[in-house]
Amino acid sequence: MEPPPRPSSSLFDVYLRLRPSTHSANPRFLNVEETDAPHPTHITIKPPTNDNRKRAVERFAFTRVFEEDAEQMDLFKGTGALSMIEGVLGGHGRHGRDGLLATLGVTGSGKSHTILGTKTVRGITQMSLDVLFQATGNRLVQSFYGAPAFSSLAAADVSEANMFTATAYLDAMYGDNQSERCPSRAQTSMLECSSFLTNPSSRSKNIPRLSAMPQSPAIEDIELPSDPTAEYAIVISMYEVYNDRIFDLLAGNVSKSKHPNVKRRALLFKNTEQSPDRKVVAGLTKIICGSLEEALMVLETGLMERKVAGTGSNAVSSRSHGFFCIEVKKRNAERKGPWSTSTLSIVDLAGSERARNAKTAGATLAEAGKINESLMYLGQCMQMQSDNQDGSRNIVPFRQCKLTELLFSNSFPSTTARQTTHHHQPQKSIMIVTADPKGDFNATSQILRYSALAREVTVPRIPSTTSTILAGTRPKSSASSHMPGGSGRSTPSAILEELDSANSTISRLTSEIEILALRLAEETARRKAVEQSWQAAEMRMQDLEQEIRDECFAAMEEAVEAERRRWRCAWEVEAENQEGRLDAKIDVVIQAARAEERERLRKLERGFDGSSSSGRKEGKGWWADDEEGREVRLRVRELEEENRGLRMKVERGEREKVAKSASPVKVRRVLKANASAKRWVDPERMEGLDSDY
Ligand SMILES: Nc1ncnc2c1ncn2[C@@H]1O[C@H](COP(=O)(O)OP(=O)(O)OP(=O)(O)O)[C@@H](O)[C@H]1O
Repeated sequence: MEPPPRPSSSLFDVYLRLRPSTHSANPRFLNVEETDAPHPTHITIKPPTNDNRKRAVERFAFTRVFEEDAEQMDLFKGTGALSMIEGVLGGHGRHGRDGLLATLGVTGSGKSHTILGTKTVRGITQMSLDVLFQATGNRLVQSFYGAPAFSSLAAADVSEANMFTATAYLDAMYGDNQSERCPSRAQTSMLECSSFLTNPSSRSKNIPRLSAMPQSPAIEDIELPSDPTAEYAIVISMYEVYNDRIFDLLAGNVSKSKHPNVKRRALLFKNTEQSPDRKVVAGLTKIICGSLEEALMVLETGLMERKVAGTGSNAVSSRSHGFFCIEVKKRNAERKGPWSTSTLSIVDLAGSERARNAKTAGATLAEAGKINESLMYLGQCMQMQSDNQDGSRNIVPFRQCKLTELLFSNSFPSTTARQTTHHHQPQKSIMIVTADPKGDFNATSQILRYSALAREVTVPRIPSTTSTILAGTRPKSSASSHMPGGSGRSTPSAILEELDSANSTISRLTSEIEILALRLAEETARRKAVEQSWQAAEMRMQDLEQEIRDECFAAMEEAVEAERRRWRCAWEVEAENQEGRLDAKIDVVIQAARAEERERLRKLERGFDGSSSSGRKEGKGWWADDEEGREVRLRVRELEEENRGLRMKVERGEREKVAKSASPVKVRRVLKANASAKRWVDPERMEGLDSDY
C-alpha cells in the first residue's frame, strides 16, 4: 500500500490517536508500523486469536498516527489545528475561512479527552481559544451593550441569533445583578435576561470556577499572525445533536432532571432571509466574549447543559454530538464597514458502541440506536468522499441525518450557492479518530475501515508443512500410496513434490477463503447499513405520506363543511320561500273564508231585513222563535260549524308545519298567523278553539 494519498478533493485529514489501554488483560490487536518517516502513518489490526472466523490482517493508512504516549500538545501541534486557526483568522486584508475539527471513535476511546481535556489537562478547544485570544489581543472590539460594535455585530448576524455579551450572559446565569445588566435591545432579537435565570441560587452552586480549570498545556510559545489592519470580535455558540434534533446548549434551559417540565426547543438548520446561500442553525444563543476567561466560563456553562448519561461502556459518556463554534468576526479597524465571519467548529461526536456491550436499556438504548445510525451515515459519507479521491464522482449522501447535514452541507453547496465567495469555502477538515488498541476489536475495526485514508487486506500464509516433513520423519511409502488423488509415484522425492504442491494449493485456497469471508462480512455489514437507511427512508416516506393524508383529509373536511353550509343556506332560503308561498295561500284561504263568512252574514242580514219588515211590523225579530227564525238560526249554526271546521283544518296544518320546522322564524310566523286567525274567530268560539291547541 502506498502512503496515504493527499488529493485536493479529500475533505478530511484523518489522524489516529491511540490511548493507553484500560483493558490491560486483553491482547493487543492494533499495531503501529515502524517507518523511516518522521511520524508513523500506518497500522495493522489482527483479530484476537480467540476469533476463529477471521484471520485476515487489515492495514490502514492515516495522515499521521499518534501513539499512546502522545500528549495533548502533540495533538494540537501535530494535527494542523494551528494552521486551521490561522486560516480562520484570515491573513492581512483577507477574509478568514471556516474550519472543522472533529473526533470520532468507539465510546471511551478518548474523544472528549482530546477535544475538551480533563480536570487536569486542557483539550484542543481550550488551547484553540487561548491561541485565538492571544492572536487577536488588543484588536478585540469593546462590545458592551449599547456600544456601536455590539449593535453592528448583532445586525451582521445572519442566523437570527440571540446575541449577548459574556458579562451579561454570565450574570444572568449565575449572578444576582442580572437585571441591571439587562441590555437595551440590539437589532437582532434577544431573550430577556431574566429568562435565563429560573433559579439563580441553585445555579450559583454550579458556577464554573476558573481557578479549578486546568492551565496546562500552556501555549506561550505559540504565536499566530493576525491582520494588523483589522479589528476582531470572538463570538461563541454551542449546540448538540441529540436524537437527530438540534438543541441550544447556551439557551439557559435548566437540566431536565431538576425541572422535568422544562422542554427544550429544537432548532432548525436552514437558510434564513439573510443567508439564502448557506444553511445555518437558526435562533442560537451567541455570546460575544471579550477574554479567554469569559470564553472558558461560557464553554463550561454549555458543557454542563450537554446531555450526559452513564452507560455500561463508559461511566461518563457523551450521548449527543456536541458542536462548539467559535466565530471570528473581522472588519477593517479604520473604515469599519461590514463584519466578515469565519467559524472554527469543534465537534465532539458521540461514541459508537455495540448495544450488547453498553448494557443500555429503554431511552438510552434508543439513544444508542440514533447515535449508531448517525455515525453509520457519517461513515457512508466519509467512505464516499474517500472513494471519490480516485476520480469517481459519487454523490455524498449527507442529507440522511442532521449530523451529516451539519458537517457536510456547506462543503457541498447547492447549485444556487455555487457562486459563494471564496471565504465561504471551508478549509480541509481535521478528523481525529481515537482508539484503544486493546479495546473492542469489532467496533474499532469498523470505525477504522470507514475513516482510514487507505486500506489493504492481507492474509498470513499458513506455515508450509513441507519443511516440517523434510526435516522430520520421512513419510512411509505405504502411507503415500493411500493418499487420495495420489499420482501413484512412489519415490520419496516425487511424494514430497506432490505434498509441497498440495500444501501450496491449500494455502492459496485458504487465503482466498479468508479474503472472501472478509469481503462477505463487509458486504453483509454494507447490506445491513443500506437496509437500515432503506428502512429509515421508508419510515420517512410513511411519515410524509401520513402528513399528506392528514393535509388532504383536513382540506376535504373543510370543503365538505363549506358545501354543507352552502347547501343548508340554500335549503333554508328555499324552505322560507315555500313557507312564504304557503303563508300566502293560507292568507288567501283565510281571506276567502272571511269574505265568504261576511257574504253569508250579509245575505242573512239582508234576508232578515227583507223578511222582517213585516215581522218587525208585526213585532217579531229574525230571532223570533217561530219556524222561520229557527231555520235561520240553524243555518247560521251550520255555517259557523263549517267555518270552525275549516279553521281547525288550517290551524292543524300550521301546527304540523311548526312541529316539523325548528326555525324560530317559522314559529313566529305561524303564531302570527294563528293570532290573526284568532282575532278573526268569533269570541264566543274562542274557548272551544283554544282547547283544540
Ligand atoms: N490519551 C489518554 N490519556 C489518558 N487518559 C485518557 C486518554 N484518552 C481517554 N482517557 C480517559 O478515558 C476516559 C474516557 O475517555 P473519554 O471520555 O474522552 O472517552 P470518549 O471517547 O469521549 O467517550 P464517549 O464517546 O462515551 O463520550 C476519560 O476518563 C479520559 O480521561
